[in-house]
Amino acid sequence: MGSAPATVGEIRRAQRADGPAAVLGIGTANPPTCMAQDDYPDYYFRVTNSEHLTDLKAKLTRICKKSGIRQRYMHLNEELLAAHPDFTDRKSPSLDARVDIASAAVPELAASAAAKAIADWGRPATEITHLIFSTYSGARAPSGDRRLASLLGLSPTVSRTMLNLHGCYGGGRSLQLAKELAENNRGARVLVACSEISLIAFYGPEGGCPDNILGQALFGDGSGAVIIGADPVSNVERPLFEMALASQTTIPDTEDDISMEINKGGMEYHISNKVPRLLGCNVERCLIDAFDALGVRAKWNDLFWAIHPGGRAILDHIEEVLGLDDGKLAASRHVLSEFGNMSGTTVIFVLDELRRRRAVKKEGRHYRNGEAPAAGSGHQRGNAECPMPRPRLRASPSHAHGKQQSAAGLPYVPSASVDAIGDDPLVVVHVESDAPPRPWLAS
Ligand SMILES: CC(=O)CC(=O)SCCNC(=O)CCNC(=O)[C@H](O)C(C)(C)COP(=O)(O)OP(=O)(O)OC[C@H]1O[C@@H](n2cnc3c(N)ncnc32)[C@H](O)[C@@H]1OP(=O)(O)O
Repeated sequence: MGSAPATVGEIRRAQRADGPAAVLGIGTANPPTCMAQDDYPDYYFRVTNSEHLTDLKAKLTRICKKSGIRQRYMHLNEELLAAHPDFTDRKSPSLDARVDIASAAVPELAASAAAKAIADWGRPATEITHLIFSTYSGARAPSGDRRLASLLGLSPTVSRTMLNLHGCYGGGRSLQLAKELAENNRGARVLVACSEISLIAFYGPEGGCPDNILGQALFGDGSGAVIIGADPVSNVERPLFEMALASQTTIPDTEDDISMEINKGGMEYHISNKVPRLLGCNVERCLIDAFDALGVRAKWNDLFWAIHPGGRAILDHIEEVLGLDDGKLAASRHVLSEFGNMSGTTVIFVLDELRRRRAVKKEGRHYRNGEAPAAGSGHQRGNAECPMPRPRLRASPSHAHGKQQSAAGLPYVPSASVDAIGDDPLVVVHVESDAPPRPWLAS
């Protein structure tokens, strides 16, 4: 006595979720050492014994002043540097030592953020089915995802995916991948963890190498984690952001504009000064394509925004070309100011900041100059407890159905990948094309 064999269609339906993926929990963490941006040029030239390079120091000072950054957190402190003086020399073969440190520190920082995301989600870590881990410091296997799974006590059956050297687009790409996993595997609960410590790319200043000076002014260390799943269990899980669409767009002929390379001395990167303009020139087209795919006509100022704050000038260009009102990018600017550019991790901090701002607004408190009241901030430094109350927000599906748009945002990614994240419904779009239907603006 058996039931009639299921059709392929029935099997397929049973395997997949009914509803859209949603962010069900968020956590962030930073290393304990905090560096004020105003003090950084003095600190950096002192610890690298480079005080004599006065022109470069003046340049770093100019960039720091214009960076929109107030402070950053760093794993590499003076004590660690004293134990590894060769880290200041780009030519010294220090990769092994850097990878040794990063292999332990990167997953540990991720575990701090993930533990908070799991607590925020409200279910046990053993119920996580998939893990996506993104870092630019992973130059070894077994890699950080395995160590993180072990630190958190995840199930041995958890499906692990490692994104290496994705840099800033690791955040958006991880969210997109998590959406696809969650919607295609009924009951899946995906832990996304992005974790970066800039130690792998720390060097002393060098004439003729302006990229290094820029990186020294921009990058900070941190980890962000989210839990993604569809069909939330009522009274246990709550959707913070629903994900309606995810896409990625690559601007052709930009291969040389942002690059990273591991060599015997660590990681070297190049960031072209064209980046802010490239993103500004192409952002509107990416947005229109993303919203067309949803059949939605959006007014940019009707949306909310979660852009990866790669640099102050990037936010300025996007704000200008889209004609965004003051304050629309406040969450991104706040995260840039308080943490710097933490690569793929940063957009998770922006989502957390948006949530915090909504909670503050809901409580009727006011913002001063676009800033939320003092951050007891929901994020963790080291193992400190998070003092923030958990906001209780629920998504409404109006946007996904093409009615009035209440929200959307864009984590930005290097060399042109864009992910749009909506307020109530969260829109994540993923498009890749070598032959775009309309010309791209490349300069
Ligand atoms: C795409 C992604 O989002 C992925 C990433 O996160 S990768 C990192 C992306 N970030 C960036 O590309 C940085 C964006 N740039 C900025 O935010 C700003 O240009 C900045 C803060 C660096 C400078 O501010 P600004 O308003 O442009 O000031 P400006 O006076 O024009 O420039 C200051 C100095 O920065 C230098 N500079 C600007 N961009 C540079 C770059 N990419 N590389 C090296 N130096 C750079 C300028 O040459 C200038 O040097 P001098 O003072 O010696 O002339």
